[in-house]
Amino acid sequence: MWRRRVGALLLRPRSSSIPTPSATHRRRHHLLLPVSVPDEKGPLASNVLLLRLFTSQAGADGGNPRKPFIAFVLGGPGSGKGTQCTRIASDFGFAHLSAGDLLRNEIASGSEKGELILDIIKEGRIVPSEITVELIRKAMESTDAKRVLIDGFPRCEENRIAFERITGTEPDLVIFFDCPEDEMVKRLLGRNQGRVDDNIETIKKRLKVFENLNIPVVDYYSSRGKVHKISATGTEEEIFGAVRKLFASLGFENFVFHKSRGL
Ligand SMILES: Nc1ncnc2c1ncn2[C@@H]1O[C@H](COP(=O)(O)OP(=O)(O)O)[C@@H](O)[C@H]1O
Ligand SMILES: Nc1ccn([C@@H]2O[C@H](COP(=O)(O)OP(=O)(O)O)[C@@H](O)[C@H]2O)c(=O)n1
Ligand SMILES: [Mg+2]
Repeated sequence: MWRRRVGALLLRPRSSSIPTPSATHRRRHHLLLPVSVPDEKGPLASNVLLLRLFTSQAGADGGNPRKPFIAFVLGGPGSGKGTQCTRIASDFGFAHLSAGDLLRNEIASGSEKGELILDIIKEGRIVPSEITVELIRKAMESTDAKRVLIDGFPRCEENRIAFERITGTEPDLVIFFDCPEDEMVKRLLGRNQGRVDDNIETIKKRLKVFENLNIPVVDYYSSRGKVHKISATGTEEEIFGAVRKLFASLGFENFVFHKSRGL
C-alpha cells in the first residue's frame, strides 16, 4: 500500500500562529514554490506551497509514486460537496469517493451492517468509524487513480483518527465548503433524491452533529495548514470558479480546459 509519512502541503493556515515560509526562505530554497490561491477575504491573496516537498505522485510534479494525492472534502450537509466533487473529478481527473454513497451502497447490498447503517443515517448520527474507514479503504484499493477526493469524511475526530491509524496516511489537502445554515436547509429540502435523512427533523440533527463533531476536524487540519476554505454561496458555477483556481494553483491540469482547446 501507499503507507508512508505524508509530507507537508503548506496552505495559508487559518490560524496566524502557524508560520508561513518567508520570502528569504523562498529565495534560498528552490523547493518552495510561491503561488497565488484565491481567498474569500481578498482577491488572489498570496500563498506559499511546499509543492515539491509534498507527498504524492499526483500533484503538479514529483513525490511518492505509490501514494495517491488525497483531498478530503468537508462542509455541512447540503453545502454542495457532492456537486463540486463531481466537477473536480471530471475536470481534474480525480476519483470521487463519497462516504455517504459508500454507506448507502452497503445498505442497498442488504448486509447486516447495512441495517445498522440505515438506523444511524435516519437519526443523522455518525456510523462507527471502523465501518466507514473499511469501506473507504476498500474503495481506494480498488481504484488505481492517482488523485482521490474523499467526500463527507472525516465527520468527527474519531473518523479522522481511525483513517490515519488504518491507512497510515493523512490528506494532502482539505477543502472546506463554508455555507450558511439557512442555505443548507433550503438545498437539502429541495434535493429530491428520496433520501431518508433529507427531512427537517433529521436535518436539524445533522446540523448539530456538523457543528459539534465536524467543525473540530476542520479546526484540527487548519492548525496543520491543510485547509482551504471556499465560500459555498452563489451559483454552482461561481463556486466551481474558486475551486478551479485552487486546483490550478496547486499545479493540477484542467483536462476539460485542455480538451476544449484540442490539446
Ligand atoms: N451552488 C448551489 N446553489 C444552489 N443549489 C445547489 C448548489 N450546489 C448544489 N446545490 C444543490 O443543493 C443540494 C445539495 O447539494 P450536494 O452537492 O448534494 O451537497 P452535499 O453533498 O454537501 O450534501 C443538491 O440538490 C444540489 O443540486
Ligand atoms: N463519514 C461519514 C459520512 C456519512 N455518514 C452518515 O451518512 C449520512 C449522509 O452523509 P452524506 O455525506 O451523504 O451527506 P451530505 O452531507 O452529502 O448531505 C450522514 O448524515 C451520516 O449519518 C457517516 O456516518 N460518516
Ligand atoms: Mg453529499
